[in-house]
Amino acid sequence: MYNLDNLGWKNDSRYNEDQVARVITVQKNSYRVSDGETEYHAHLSGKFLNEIVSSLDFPSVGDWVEVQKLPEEKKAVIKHVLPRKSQFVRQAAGNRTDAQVVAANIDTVFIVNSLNHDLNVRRIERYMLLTYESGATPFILLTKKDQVSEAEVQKAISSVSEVAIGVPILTISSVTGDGMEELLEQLQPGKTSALLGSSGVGKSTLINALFGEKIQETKDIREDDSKGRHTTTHREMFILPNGAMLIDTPGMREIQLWDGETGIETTFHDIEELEKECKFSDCQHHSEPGCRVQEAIANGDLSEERYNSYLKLQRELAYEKRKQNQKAKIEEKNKWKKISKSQKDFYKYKLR
Ligand SMILES: Nc1nc2c(ncn2[C@@H]2O[C@H](COP(=O)(O)OP(=O)(O)OP(=O)(O)O)[C@@H](O)[C@H]2O)c(=O)[nH]1
Ligand SMILES: [Zn+2]
Repeated sequence: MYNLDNLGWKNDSRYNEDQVARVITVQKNSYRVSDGETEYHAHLSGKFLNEIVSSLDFPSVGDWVEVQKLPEEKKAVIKHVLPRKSQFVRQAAGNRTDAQVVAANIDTVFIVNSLNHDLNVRRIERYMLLTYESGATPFILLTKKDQVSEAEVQKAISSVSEVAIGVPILTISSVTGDGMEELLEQLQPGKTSALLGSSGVGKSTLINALFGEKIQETKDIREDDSKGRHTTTHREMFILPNGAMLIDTPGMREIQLWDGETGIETTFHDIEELEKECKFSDCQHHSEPGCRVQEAIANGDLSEERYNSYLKLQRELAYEKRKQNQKAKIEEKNKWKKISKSQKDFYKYKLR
C-alpha cells in the first residue's frame, strides 16, 4: 500500500508509482524515503553510484526517486533521481568547488527572521535571491511578535517591504499563536515548503507550534548536542496534520549563491530598471551625467545600502560562476576518463 499523493506527487505516466518514493532524510550515505504509507531505509544502487558525474546528482531531502522496494524489510534501493523542480545548493565543507543539493522540489520558501533586534533586511535580500535562484517562491515570516511593540512591528514591516517587493510578509508568534492561522492557510496539502533562516530565529519552535507538540528539538537542547552526541533524531521533512510538507534542514543555512541571473533580476528589479534608463548604455553608475542610479540615490528613491548590497551580491555571483565553470571542466574530464576506462576494461575482457 502506498499513497504518493500525500507527499505531493503529481500523476506522471512515465513512472511506475510502485517504484517512486520521496526522500525525507539524508544522513551521509543512508537515506530515508517514503511512499506516503511506509518509510524505508534506503541506499543507492551500484549502477546509480557508477553513473554519478557531479556531486549534485546525489539525492537530497525532497527529491523524488525511483526505487526498488523490499517491503518486508522496510528497505529500498534508490536507482535514479527524478528531475527537480527546484533545488537549493550549498558548497560542501572543505572543498570549495564541490557543491551539494540540500533540498529539492520546494514550492514555497519561508524566509524566517525575528522581529527583535536580529531583524536584518540585507539578509532577507540575500535569502530572497537564493530562493529565486532555486526556483521556489519566497514568503517572509517575521517571528517573535510577542517580544516587540506594535509600533516596532509596523516599522519592521515597512523596512522589509522596501526590499521584498511583491513578496508577502506575515508576522507571527509561536508563543501566543498570533498569526498562526494565516500561516496555516499558506501550508496547503501536497505542497512543500521550507524554512530558511539563521540560527535562533525560531524555526524549530515554529514547527512544534504548528504540530501542537514537541517534534523538533529547539535551540537549548541542540546546543548541548554539539558538545558530543550527534543529533540523530533531527528530522528534515515533516508532514503536517493537514497534509502540507515542511522542510527544515540544517543545510539550508549554509547555502550560497548559485548559478543564473534570474535571482538578481527578480530581487533587484527596481535597480535593473533604473540602470536601463541611464543616459549612456555602458554607464558604470559612478559619476556619469544622466545616471539614473545615482540620481535615485541622491533623491532618496534608492537607498545606498540596498545598492551596495546589489553590487556585493553581483560580485559574489560572478565569483561563483567562475568557480563553477572550472568545476564543469573537471567533471567533463572525469566523465571521459570513466568512459575510456570502461572501454579499456571491455577490451581487456575481450582479449582474455
Ligand atoms: N518570545 C518568543 N520566543 C521565541 C519564539 N520562537 C522562538 N523563540 C525562542 O527563540 C529561541 C530559538 O528558537 P529555535 O526554535 O530553537 O530557533 P531555530 O531557528 O530553530 O534555531 P536553529 O535550530 O539553531 O536553527 C528559543 O529560546 C525559543 O524559545 C516566539 O515566537 N516568541
Ligand atoms: Zn548609471
